[in-house]
Amino acid sequence: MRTPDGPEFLKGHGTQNDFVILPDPDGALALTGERVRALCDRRRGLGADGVLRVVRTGALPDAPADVPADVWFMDYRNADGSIAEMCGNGVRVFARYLADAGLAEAGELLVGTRAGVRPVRIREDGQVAVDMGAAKVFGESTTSASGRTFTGIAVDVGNPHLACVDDVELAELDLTTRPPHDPELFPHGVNVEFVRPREGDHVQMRVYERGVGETRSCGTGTVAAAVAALRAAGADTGRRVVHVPGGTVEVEVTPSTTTLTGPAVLVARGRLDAGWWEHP
Ligand SMILES: N[C@@H](CCC[C@H](N)C(=O)O)C(=O)O
Repeated sequence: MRTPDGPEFLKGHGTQNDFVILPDPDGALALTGERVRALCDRRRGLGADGVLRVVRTGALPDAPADVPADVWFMDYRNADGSIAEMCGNGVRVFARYLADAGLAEAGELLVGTRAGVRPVRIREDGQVAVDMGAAKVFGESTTSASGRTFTGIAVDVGNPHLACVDDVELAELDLTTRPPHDPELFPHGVNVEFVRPREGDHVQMRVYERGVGETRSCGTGTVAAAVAALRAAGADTGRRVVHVPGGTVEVEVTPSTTTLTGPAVLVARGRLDAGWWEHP
């Protein structure tokens, strides 16, 4: 017997990097890998690149010690069920949900993540700006796609990235399979960005995400891409407008931090079927 009174959900996206949002203030949901994979499956579930569970930090037994208990925590999962430290598009969508649900004042708010607390500002024009913290460059490495080798820099944006700046025609890259990486430099896997400089401060990017595959955008990836593009132009700081298949975001890099600004959209809300949730 199927009943529609399972957990509440919402669907949202940031530059078409899409998420299932699960409001779970008291941490009561058993969010297993199997349930995440089923939710994200585009045929047997709702379909998404990842899941954002909305939980009070104090209700999460393994919450990072540096996130205050009363801050809303973005418990992020990739579509394959794995946990990731941070999600730049997700954190904007998460903030949009908090404001929309009346759980936080629109304007300035804080979001807890496994990479630490992220200050977020919901602007009057609807764009959402996130202080993503300092992006740390920790090496250089190579990958390959479509039979070509690419060199890039390793960037820690809370989660790991390999950002490769190259003049390649991005539309011609085959990203249906995972680009290889150096497991010594990236022991927990990596998100790989292919970045092509365009006119002025514009760059174009495609990404293969750890735990997902190619997505239409990756917020942390755009920060890594901006850092790599600035370096390729001989600068450590500055601004880059990053065009991804799903839209456009803006990244500002200063000596002490990085800011990611872009859209955040809530698309739908409803309830999961209780029987499906039990046996997805
Ligand atoms: N799409 C996200 C990044 C999600 C996590 C990533 N796949 C990882 O495993 O590190 C973003 O917008 O940053």
